[in-house]
Amino acid sequence: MTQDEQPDDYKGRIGNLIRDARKHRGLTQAQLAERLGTSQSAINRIEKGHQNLSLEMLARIGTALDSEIVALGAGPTHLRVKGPTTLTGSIDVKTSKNAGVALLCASLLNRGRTTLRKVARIEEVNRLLEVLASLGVQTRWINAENDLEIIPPKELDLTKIDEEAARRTRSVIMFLGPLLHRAETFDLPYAGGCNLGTRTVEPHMSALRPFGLDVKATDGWYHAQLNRAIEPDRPIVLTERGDTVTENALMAAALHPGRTVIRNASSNYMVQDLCFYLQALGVEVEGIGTTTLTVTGCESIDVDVDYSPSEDPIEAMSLLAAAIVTRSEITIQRAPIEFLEIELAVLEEMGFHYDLTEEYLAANGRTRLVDITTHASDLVAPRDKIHPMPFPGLNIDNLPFFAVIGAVAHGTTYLHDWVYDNRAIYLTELNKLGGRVTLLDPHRVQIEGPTSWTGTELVCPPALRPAVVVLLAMLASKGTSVLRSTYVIHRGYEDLAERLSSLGAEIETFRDI
Ligand SMILES: CC(=O)N[C@H]1[C@@H](OP(=O)(O)OP(=O)(O)OC[C@H]2O[C@@H](n3ccc(=O)[nH]c3=O)[C@H](O)[C@@H]2O)O[C@H](CO)[C@@H](O)[C@@H]1O
Ligand SMILES: C=C(OP(=O)(O)O)C(=O)O
Repeated sequence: MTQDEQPDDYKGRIGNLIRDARKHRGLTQAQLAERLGTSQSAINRIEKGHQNLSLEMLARIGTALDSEIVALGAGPTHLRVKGPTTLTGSIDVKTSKNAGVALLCASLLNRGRTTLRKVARIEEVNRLLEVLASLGVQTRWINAENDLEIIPPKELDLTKIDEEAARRTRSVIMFLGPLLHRAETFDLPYAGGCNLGTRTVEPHMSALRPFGLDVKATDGWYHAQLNRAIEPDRPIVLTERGDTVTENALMAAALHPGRTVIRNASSNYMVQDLCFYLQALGVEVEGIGTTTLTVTGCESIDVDVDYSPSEDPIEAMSLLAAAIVTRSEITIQRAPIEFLEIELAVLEEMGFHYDLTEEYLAANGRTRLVDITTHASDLVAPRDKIHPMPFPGLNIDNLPFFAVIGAVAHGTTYLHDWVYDNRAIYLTELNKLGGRVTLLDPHRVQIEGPTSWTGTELVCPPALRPAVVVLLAMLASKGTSVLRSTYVIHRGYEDLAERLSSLGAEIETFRDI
């Protein structure tokens, strides 16, 4: 409670937070009431701020909604944003979350020491480090540059897996590929992560079955069983061109002596980084950047290897969106241009002005980078709907940024998020800041622009990109905004608030009490 706030206002704010958290979980008042053993009218009173709440009741509501409504000390962090802001200066794009997590999983293929350079220091990586530590893997940040050393033990202790950490990420599913070379049977907890609706695991199972892996899913666990007599005897055709499924197939193939052909493979940025790392381990990989990968695996891998994952195209897109929404001139350094070309082409059609430097190579010696300088531009809505596709399409994770960009453009923008059942809905949070976003169905969004943004207080949507989209709109909003419970942003971005502040944004991080 701030000093000049009346006690009743405070009840109203808590009521709003509870209502927002309930809606994020997709629950009706009656469903929440049932979880708490109370009546729907009591929930209605609570949400309207007409009810005194005990701390115990608040804690129970928090548990029922899987959201910390109030917390002491080490509770969730929140952001206070003062806007509108104009950003200036230069910022470096960090290495990608998705390569980071793939490489951490892939390090299990190597019995020697893996050193990964400039790894993004984000919560998703932290969770995987906890899981690795629980298996007996030694990991340590070796310097202030975020270089990370990984030394696996002779034998992994798969019975001691840190279940809580594992359940907080989806990336743990990428342990299947490397672990099938380490054990005859093992169990992994169901993968978690952002709340984006159901995400399939079947393509992973069918990609790994040719390596003798059989997985039964019961009681929240995948029970894996290996039959070493089974080996791939023909090309593995992925049923979906997914990124992590391609990575699982690659990791399984890396320790399968002989040639494995993977068709309908993703050629996306994190897959390319994984291929470059496998090559550094001595695995032969042909077809990098295409949808057919041919892998000649090794009997065993025991090398000390040093690899530098490349820069994150999704972070680069986030920074582009930050500049566009705030009408700022900034330079985004180290942007992986190959994975941003379609996004920039669409933005150019919308009237966005920018300059690019000559290309230069990332530290991995393979990925092409540029610096992008943005200019304040008057945008118009794109003529056609924006529709992501597996690479080389417009990146699936970049789609949400077009919601906030569409909101500042003149006209009507349509987005089609065919991939996730439960992501587009969070874009309607922009309406609380003055946006005019309509959910046409769970996958299609209509956005009217331009928008006159006004600051407000809201809880982070439980999905990484929509949460950042809301934060970016707050930078452009008049007055003070509060974004609560920002763990989901830290899952995928290192020090985003601090780095935006270094460009002139007024963002303060705080905790309750
Ligand atoms: C750690 C990591 O690298 N995560 C990325 C990876 O997750 P990941 O590889 O885990 O993505 P999923 O396998 O969950 O795919 C996302 C959704 O798209 C569907 N699907 C995917 C491919 C396809 O050809 N057809 C199809 O229908 C899947 O059924 C699923 O519902 O890819 C996603 C889609 O690019 C990105 O959002 C994630 O950031
Ligand atoms: C959906 C995303 O990632 P993950 O696969 O880690 O949930 C994302 O990065 O936007």
